[in-house]
Amino acid sequence: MTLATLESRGLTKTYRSTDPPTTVITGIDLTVTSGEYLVIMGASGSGKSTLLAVLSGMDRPTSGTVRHDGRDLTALTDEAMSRVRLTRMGYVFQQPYFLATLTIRDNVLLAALKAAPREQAATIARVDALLDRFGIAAIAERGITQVSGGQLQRAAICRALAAEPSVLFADEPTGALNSSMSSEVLDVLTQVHRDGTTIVMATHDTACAARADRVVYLRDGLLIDTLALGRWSQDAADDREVDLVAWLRRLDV
Ligand SMILES: Nc1ncnc2c1ncn2[C@@H]1O[C@H](COP(=O)(O)OP(=O)(O)OP(=O)(O)O)[C@@H](O)[C@H]1O
Repeated sequence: MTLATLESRGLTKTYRSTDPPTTVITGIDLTVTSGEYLVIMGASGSGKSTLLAVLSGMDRPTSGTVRHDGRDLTALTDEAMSRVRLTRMGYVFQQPYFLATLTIRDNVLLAALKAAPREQAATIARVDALLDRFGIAAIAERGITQVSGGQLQRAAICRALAAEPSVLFADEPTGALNSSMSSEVLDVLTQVHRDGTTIVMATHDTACAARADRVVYLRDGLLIDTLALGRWSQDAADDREVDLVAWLRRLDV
């Protein structure tokens, strides 16, 4: 049996701060299975970031439910939700939002130690292993202005993984990178996925989306279609991207 890590039913988000209120996502039913790599695509403003925020517990839906490992996130108190975010979810954004006064390593450690304050030695060992695995151990004692954008984003992925989350959420993780740094970061995410982490990512980038097991398309807040790509292999990279672009064309994107 394949385990559902995330399951949303009837997920709707309306921002009431606008006049009239803006309904951004409508009735989203989505199941993400354990170990899956899911990408959400859609035009700018279609609701990708909003969907990611609501699925990951960063924001609450106006209606509908999100279950994470069987637990209804929408029923949790704010405090319980923060704990789930800190210990069970990892986040990678377009910009890494690191503290300028700390080294790369200390930035990564900070979040991990907050998640598991009583397991200091194990956390430090895990963070050092992650920095090593993703090729940034040698620059880990540098400040954040002394490394490349690709290295910084790899550090952000280490930070997101340091508490061993069950799901890694990524919102345009390569959006601020040139193409060689972007493929560096995509290679890291592919390794993370192979290690067994579930990934849910929003992106415009077809090279990025071609790495996923499955791509869903959001139009005006509605999930309108799904493309199953299966497991990534470098040999099939070009064919996968061709299939993806053909699918997007059929959707009239
Ligand atoms: N806090 C908010 N209050 C009101 N409207 C909002 C708020 N946040 C987002 N929106 C609106 O919701 C819609 C969807 O935004 P969202 O950022 O989810 O889209 P997106 O698909 O991620 O866009 P992009 O690809 O440009 O990042 C947009 O029209 C946006 O203006």
